[in-house]
Amino acid sequence: MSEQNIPVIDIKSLYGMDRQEIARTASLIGDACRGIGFFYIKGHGLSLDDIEALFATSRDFFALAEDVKKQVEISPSTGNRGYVPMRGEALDPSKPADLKEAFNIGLELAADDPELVTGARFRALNLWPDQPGFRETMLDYFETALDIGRRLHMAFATELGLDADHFEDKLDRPLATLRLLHYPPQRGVVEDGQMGAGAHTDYGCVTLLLTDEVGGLEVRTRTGDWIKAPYIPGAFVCNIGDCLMRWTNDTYVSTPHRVVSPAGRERYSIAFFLDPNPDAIVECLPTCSGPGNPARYDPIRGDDYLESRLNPTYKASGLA
Ligand SMILES: O=C(O)CCC(=O)C(=O)O
Ligand SMILES: [Fe+2]
Repeated sequence: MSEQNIPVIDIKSLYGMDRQEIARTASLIGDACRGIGFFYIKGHGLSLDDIEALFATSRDFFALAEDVKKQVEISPSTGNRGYVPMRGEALDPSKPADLKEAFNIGLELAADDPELVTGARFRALNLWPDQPGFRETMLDYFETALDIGRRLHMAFATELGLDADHFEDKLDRPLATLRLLHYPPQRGVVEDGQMGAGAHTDYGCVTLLLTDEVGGLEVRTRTGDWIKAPYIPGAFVCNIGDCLMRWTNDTYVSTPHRVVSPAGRERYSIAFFLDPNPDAIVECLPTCSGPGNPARYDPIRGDDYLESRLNPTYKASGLA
């Protein structure tokens, strides 16, 4: 398969029991993960109507007055949850801040959750704006996206020669983030090098992304060319993040990507970043090393890894 193309993979076999079909899908996914690090998925069960309802919820949220959104603003104590105002982060810290605003939720926790009570890192209550139906829509989608992410990990494990359920107990209380993104139309002076989202790799294991029809996502191939990742109605764009690249001893590739700010057009996207459980040990998988291919990285806990990656992103703003 050419590394220059982002394949479209139907994952419906991952919802069934046919081992041969599952292995076939897993192999297509594995090829993409070892090659360009990006793939589209369809056959995931989320309908176009479901997706449109999500985007409607997102548009309504970002249309709220700035002071209303700031009532749920992210801060160092909100566990990477809440509203990130315009220019609140720079995904490429060497460039001017990103022209976007965002809203994050994480795993929904009960007020008496032991990790919450003991102040574990990245554990906090989700913040909810005063918007009818918002909480239900977001939590519902969080569950759906997590389910898809776990099925993808079943495919990864199968393709890597591990037990299909290898990642299951490492993803049952994950450091996952569901993030609504809004890129406003560019107006006035845009600083040199400023993007909707600067070039970066994602930090977690896998990212599931829904975009609108505006376009703007670009992916850097191994040969250094930037190619467009076009909008495909109803499909997710998925990509491997740095944590899974490390876990697989660089067998799977986390590929740089960016969002070019749309000229004169508003853009919305919805990302689900799946990071492992905080106490999952990310260490070279047993099938990913061998003679001549030793483990390249020290073992690290999931939460330590995420922390090491999130800090520089927000540094400029002091938001989290
Ligand atoms: O908005 C997009 O299309 C992609 C955003 C992205 O890559 C990210 O937030 O990590
Ligand atoms: Fe990204």
